Amino acid sequence: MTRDLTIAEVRLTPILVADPPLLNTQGVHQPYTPRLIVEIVTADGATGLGETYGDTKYLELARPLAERLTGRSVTDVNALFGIALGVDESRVQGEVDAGGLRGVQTADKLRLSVLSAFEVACLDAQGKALGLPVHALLGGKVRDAVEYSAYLFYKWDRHPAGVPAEPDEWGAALDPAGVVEQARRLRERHGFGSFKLKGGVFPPDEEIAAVRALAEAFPGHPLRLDPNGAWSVETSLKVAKELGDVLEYLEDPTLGTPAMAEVAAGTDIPLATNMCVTTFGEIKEAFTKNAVQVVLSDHHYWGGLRNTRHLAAICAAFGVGVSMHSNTHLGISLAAMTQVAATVPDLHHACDSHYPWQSEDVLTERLAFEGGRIAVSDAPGLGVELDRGELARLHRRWAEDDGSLRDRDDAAAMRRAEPDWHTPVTPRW
Ligand SMILES: O=C([O-])[C@@H](O)[C@@H](O)[C@H](O)[C@@H](O)C(=O)[O-]
Ligand SMILES: [Mg+2]
Repeated sequence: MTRDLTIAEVRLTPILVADPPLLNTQGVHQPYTPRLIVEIVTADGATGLGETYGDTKYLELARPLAERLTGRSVTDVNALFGIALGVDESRVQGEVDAGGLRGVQTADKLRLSVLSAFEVACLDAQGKALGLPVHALLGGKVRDAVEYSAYLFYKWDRHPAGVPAEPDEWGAALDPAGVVEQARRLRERHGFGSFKLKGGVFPPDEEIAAVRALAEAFPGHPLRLDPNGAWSVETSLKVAKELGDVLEYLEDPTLGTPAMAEVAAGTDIPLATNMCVTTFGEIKEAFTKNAVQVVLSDHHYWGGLRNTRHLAAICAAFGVGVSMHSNTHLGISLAAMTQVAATVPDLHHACDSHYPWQSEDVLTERLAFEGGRIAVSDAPGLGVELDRGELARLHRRWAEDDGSLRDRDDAAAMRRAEPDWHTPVTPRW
């Protein structure tokens, strides 16, 4: 039967998702974080799902793109790059994400982050219409399961007093013992074999002690530390020296390609990044200066699953490793990450995922880690189904918000506990 793959309708649903009080160098996660769910419906009823950042700037770009897509085919994925509008560059010039630590904001990165959700939704709809998994549309899987690492965070046991929030079951983790306990529970529950600690929160010596404690508790397991560029070159080199025997890689110890290159020249520990190489334009300088040894792709801001494969091919040509970055996300994005990761031959590091921290989802069935891995679905499309009741509930939360949570801002969230808090100037240490 010939299918009519014309896009008849595009639905955009902004939602607010519960998030625990996870700490990073900018502040703390808000109790609820914005995400955008994209649904594309074809003329004969195939539906495709996509997910991306849900802050106002993203919504403003998503709405006109949704209108422009209607009437085109879901196979017309290349055209997305031509029809997606951008924001005025002056609105984002030099700005740093207030909650995201994804490198410098640019108009193009915003545009690609929005477009990626539509690309994923088109691929999901195509897959459903053709009876093929998304990985088959990308050339086929080269593995049956994708490995993820445990993403450890320093955290409070609850959000600040007076801030409405969902309770969380994880308790506080503010010292080496707390970090090890959190790692143990994540491993018990999901089987993770490698551990990444989000750093840049406490002075480096405390974070070195936490990584040492992890190395002792989990001998031989790959460990990573990521202070999101909070350290100077000198501090980065000191930490690299102290942890040289236990780290798989050090992630974004310092900000900017020139500083990363200086650190890379002074240590044998590979440097990974999701901050200094976040666009195709940043690759040349970073690779020719040997500033990074592993690029952590994020299909949202790289512009989708096919661009992630282009990035992986460039990395392979330069002998640079590739793996995956994660920010707060739900199951649609995890399914998309897993589908594309399944097709990348040179994926030698476990990917990051915030998913274990999300107690809410918009899927009828949560994705499950087994032995730290997500099985690659062979069902049509992404292999996930939308829970309309949950989508409506999380959208109601967004609609009823007075606007204060609709744009993620970790420094503002921190001010609820420490009124004088400002995003620290970098290098912080
Ligand atoms: O959500 C966080 O606190 C993370 O720090 C996130 O914002 C980063 O983008 C990310 O996880 C990273 O690896 O840098
Ligand atoms: Mg990072």
